[in-house]
Amino acid sequence: MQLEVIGVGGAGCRIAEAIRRSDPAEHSFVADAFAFDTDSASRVGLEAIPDSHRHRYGETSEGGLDGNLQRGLAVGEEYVDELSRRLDAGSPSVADAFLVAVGLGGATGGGTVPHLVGNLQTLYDAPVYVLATLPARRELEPPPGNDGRADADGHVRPMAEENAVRTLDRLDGLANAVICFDNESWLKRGETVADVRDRLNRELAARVAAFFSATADAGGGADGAAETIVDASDVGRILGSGTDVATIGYGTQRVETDGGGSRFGLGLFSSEPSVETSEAVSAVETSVGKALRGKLTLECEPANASRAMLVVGGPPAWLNRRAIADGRRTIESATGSSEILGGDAPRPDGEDVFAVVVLAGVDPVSRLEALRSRTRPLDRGRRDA
Ligand SMILES: Nc1nc2c(ncn2[C@@H]2O[C@H](COP(=O)(O)OP(=O)(O)OP(=O)(O)O)[C@@H](O)[C@H]2O)c(=O)[nH]1
Repeated sequence: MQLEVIGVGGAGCRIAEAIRRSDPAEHSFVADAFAFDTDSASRVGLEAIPDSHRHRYGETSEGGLDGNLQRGLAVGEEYVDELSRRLDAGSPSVADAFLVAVGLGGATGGGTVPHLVGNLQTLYDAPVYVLATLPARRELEPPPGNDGRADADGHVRPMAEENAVRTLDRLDGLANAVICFDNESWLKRGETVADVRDRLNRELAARVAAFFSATADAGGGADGAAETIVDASDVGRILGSGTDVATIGYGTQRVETDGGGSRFGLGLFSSEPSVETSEAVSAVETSVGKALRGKLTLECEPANASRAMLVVGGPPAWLNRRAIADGRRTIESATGSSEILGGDAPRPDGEDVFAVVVLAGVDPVSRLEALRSRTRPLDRGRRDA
């Protein structure tokens, strides 16, 4: 599956860059990556995205839109056709899907992405998935000495939660699905998003890449090719088309390989034993367990997911068929859903067994409910005033 990855706003551009960097050469899923921003500063440091695919728009001041979503929506509406035309530098008409990355909470991404997603849905047949970060609570509170206004380096964004909810509401019915990454739960004590954003983006990109690169595999089971590949239509079935929320879990387990990536092993694909079956089973079980019960990109109850996908990858000799089938049953019983798809991703040169779990159609999500309940009273207050 080949994606057009489009980053909008500061977070979106940096995440698109991180995804481009994580795109593996041999299982590349990024057809093109674009960076669109009103702020020229945030495009500094984008190296994996070529100049032809970066675009500053909106004739705003250097600092972007400073969290003013009303302005962001007006700018987005004005420039959406121009941005859509910019995509012609890539290959949007043959893409299997669009992945639009955005930091919910800002004005540039939040203002432009709903317009852009709507436009892409009109112009192309491929599904449009949004990859969205949720703002951390600590962004709302100014440190002592700050007067509470958004500051240029992105440490303080008083409107972040309200903007996030408004943007999610606008995306409803436009995006096929929204894959969420919750900045709050990925920060450690004392850290700010602005300080550790590169680490957050690498974590997110690693998950996105592990999942979508499995969809770029060749199938057939021979010569290290996947036995069960997941393709664009499988992804479409699981992520859905009703703007459902999705979250990604990822687990890895380091394994010993023979240097040649266990090409000679007794896995799905070959007959020469070099890996103990029990060890292979345990590595798959462990990575599936970590993916399901470790930190998700957005924390949720697996039982609230209506669909899921499991991809298990790694050196072929370690991909034990029975353990992978058991992993699928584990996901089935955790979600209570029978709509589970699975696939494998052999990586002859890999040193880890990995599992990616995508939980989709998740509802309710307590984090989103809390975000909405904190912002609704603000809305009511404003209407009453
Ligand atoms: N994970 C992650 N989140 C980020 C990053 N940068 C910002 N964010 C989050 O995204 C939200 C929006 O920030 P930006 O993307 O910089 O905002 P913008 O869309 O450019 O909008 P304006 O700056 O208001 O013009 C913030 O409130 C943060 O929660 C990043 O690099 N990684």
